[in-house]
Order: sequence, then structure tokens, then C-alpha cells
Amino acid sequence: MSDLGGTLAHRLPVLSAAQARAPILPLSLRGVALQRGGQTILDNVDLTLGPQGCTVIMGPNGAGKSMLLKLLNGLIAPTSGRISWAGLSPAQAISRQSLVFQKPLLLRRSVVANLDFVLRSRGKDRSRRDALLDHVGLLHKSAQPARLLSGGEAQRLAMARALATDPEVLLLDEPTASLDPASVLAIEEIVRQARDCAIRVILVTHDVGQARRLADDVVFLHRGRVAEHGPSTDFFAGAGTGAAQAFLDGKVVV
Ligand SMILES: Nc1ncnc2c1ncn2[C@@H]1O[C@H](COP(=O)(O)OP(=O)(O)OP(=O)(O)O)[C@@H](O)[C@H]1O
Repeated sequence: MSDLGGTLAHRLPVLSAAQARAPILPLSLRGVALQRGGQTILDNVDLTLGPQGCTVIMGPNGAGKSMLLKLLNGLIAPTSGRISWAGLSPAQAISRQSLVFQKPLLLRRSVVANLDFVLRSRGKDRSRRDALLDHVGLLHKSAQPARLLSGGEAQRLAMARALATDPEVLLLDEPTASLDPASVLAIEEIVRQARDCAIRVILVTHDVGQARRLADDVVFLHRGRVAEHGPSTDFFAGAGTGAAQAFLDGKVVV
């Protein structure tokens, strides 16, 4: 990851979230519910996320974290309730956000072709592609088939692709699960720099250490409900609910 060692000042120009458009934050969810196959997956979710920072969503398996991200991204619609990106629906806001999954879905082409595809399909200037690859430490692998990348490299390419769209919001669904510690830190640095460039980050993770390192605020989901939401300093100083504290203590929470 030597290429990620440059100064932030050097890297800022490749990230340009701030644009002359009406903001799409704050994000507001009111009474959002999601049902599938007779099962309630999300239940009466009320949430307001402010314009800046990194929100970390945590909670046990099956709590509804991934489904919540898909709702925010407009991939699925709530059964009831309302989601508003500063007055815009998720469908209206979709082109202004990027969603990165745990397992990157890369084209069976070269590293640079993966980036070119996104830039072209979004009508973006291709002159930034090398800077983006450099930003994630993959410039030296430009010509390599993307399928030959390691897991960590593939996820860094997925991050570059996401950033290539000039998102105002990055939705990240366990982007470092199953990566080695060095790759985790590399992705975290990319996330941190994005946040520092005013890209709003909403990150799902099971990694408590990562949440401590990155979160400005924490949402704890439990059984489809928001059990807690508050500043990360408060959350980590002592979670307010037994389920969240047990989760932080590494106990099994269902
Ligand atoms: N298409 C679907 N039909 C029915 N149930 C579904 C569907 N998709 C997801 N679910 C269920 O919704 C619940 C929440 O799923 P989700 O993937 O959001 O959980 P999660 O909190 O992200 O869990 P994990 O930490 O394991 O990834 C789970 O019980 C899951 O089985």
C-alpha cells in the first residue's frame, strides 16, 4: 500500500463531492418498515443523519443493516414510511451516491477498464482515472486483469469506482469483512479521506475496532429497530441498551 502514503493535500483533487447543487442531506427516515415473505425486517425506523461525517451502522446478524442500506440507495422500497434525502426520494438521489458491497462485483476486464466503464457510463471526465487509481494505490496494476487482484486490491478498486462517480454519499456494506489487517487499514484510510473531503459516509460493519476508528455517530440496529443512535464517543463510553453493550462485549446477541 505504498501508494496510499502520500499527503492528503496531494490527494484532495481526485475527490470532489462538493458540487453546485442543492444538498441531499440531511437524510430522514420516518416510520420506515420493510416486510418480506411475511417477516418484518425493519420496523418503524426513525432516523435523522446530518450533513457531515461517518455514520457507522452496527448490529447482530440479521438485524437489517444491509436491507437498510438498500432502502437508502433505492434498490428496494419500504413497505411503509418515508425516506427523504433533503426532500428527494432514494430514486431521485441514487445518482448522487455510491454503494460498495462486501464482495466487489468487478468486470472481467483490466483494472483501468473497470474504472473507464464507470466514468464513461456516468459521463465523467476520464482524465482523472490515473489519479483515482493512484489514490487507492493501484496505478501500477492498471493493465492487470481485475480478476487477478487480491481481495484487498479488488476492494480498493471498488472504492475507486465508487469515488469516480463523484458521490455525495458513500454507502459501504461491510467493505472490509474477510480482508487482512493491512487491507482493512488501507480501506479505512480511503474512507477517512472521503469523509474529510465532505463525502457523507454511511458504513455497515461488525468490526468494533473499525467503528471506534471511523465513526462520528453510531446506529445500533437490533431486530429491525433502531435500538440506539448517538455520537460514537457516547456509544463507546457505555451503550445505553443491554443488547448493544453485549455486542460491544463480544457476546452473542440475537
Ligand atoms: N429477499 C428476502 N426475503 C425474505 N427475507 C429476507 C430477504 N432478504 C433478507 N431477508 C432477511 O432480512 C433480515 C435482515 O437481513 P440483512 O441482510 O439486512 O441483515 P444484516 O443485519 O445485514 O445481517 P448480516 O450482519 O448477517 O449481514 C434477515 O433475517 C434476512 O434473512
